Amino acid sequence: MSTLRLEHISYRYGAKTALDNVSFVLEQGRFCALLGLNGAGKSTLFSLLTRLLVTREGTIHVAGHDLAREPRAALGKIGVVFQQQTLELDLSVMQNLRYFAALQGLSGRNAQRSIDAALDRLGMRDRSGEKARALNGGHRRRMEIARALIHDPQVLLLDEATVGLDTAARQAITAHVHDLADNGLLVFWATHLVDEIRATDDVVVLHEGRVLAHDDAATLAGDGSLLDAFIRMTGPAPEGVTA
Ligand SMILES: Nc1ncnc2c1ncn2[C@@H]1O[C@H](COP(=O)(O)OP(=O)(O)OP(=O)(O)O)[C@@H](O)[C@H]1O
Repeated sequence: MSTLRLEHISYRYGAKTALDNVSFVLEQGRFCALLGLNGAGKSTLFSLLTRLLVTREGTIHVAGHDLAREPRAALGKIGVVFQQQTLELDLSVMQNLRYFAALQGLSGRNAQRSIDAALDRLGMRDRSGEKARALNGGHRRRMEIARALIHDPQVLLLDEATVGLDTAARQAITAHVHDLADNGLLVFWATHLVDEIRATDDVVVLHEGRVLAHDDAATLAGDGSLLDAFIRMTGPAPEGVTA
């Protein structure tokens, strides 16, 4: 069964069309990159998936639930890591996670089990007593990913999750998230950085609100690199886009 199905999604900010008839289907256990330059429509798409924005044009199904008709059921299947950091810096890792678990309606032993499992998946259990403020950028991000997994979602959305991290932290986060996909999660990863994508990953290329391509990275790259293929589709690479 498809985990995420978008059919004919369009969205406008006044006269500006941000998404134009976007359709694709993603399956569980996959790492899918939403690859697009600044302004491609990635954040708008994530806002629609999390119902921060609503559109009447098109439908979104999450694990079989129609997001417009069954929002609670559909959103319950999604974990989100936003571009901007959203931690309580003066709380410990564990306090942050317990607070979020409570917001999700989890408490007591169930909550603790879910929190411990999420921390283990991100290799963060031994840091759980530390204040979020004491963690470096990469560990804060890992903690946000652990938090997004507490309610056991089927889809993990990450919007430019490595922005501001150094190379080592970027590689560590990218590897962790690929592991999560290998273990059965659908990871949907918005990025403009081609080097975060592996040959076997799915790639949806979004440009000026339209899907230009959807295939695995190796097929899109063909005989060349994914960056070359991306540039051919979207025009010259701006600063910061690397192979
Ligand atoms: N509130 C808004 N009002 C008007 N236009 C907007 C608004 N938000 C986004 N846009 C426009 O919609 C288009 C898509 O923007 P969006 O932020 O979704 O792209 P993005 O791929 O996430 O880019 P970035 O990485 O820069 O956030 C852009 O042309 C942007 O200028």
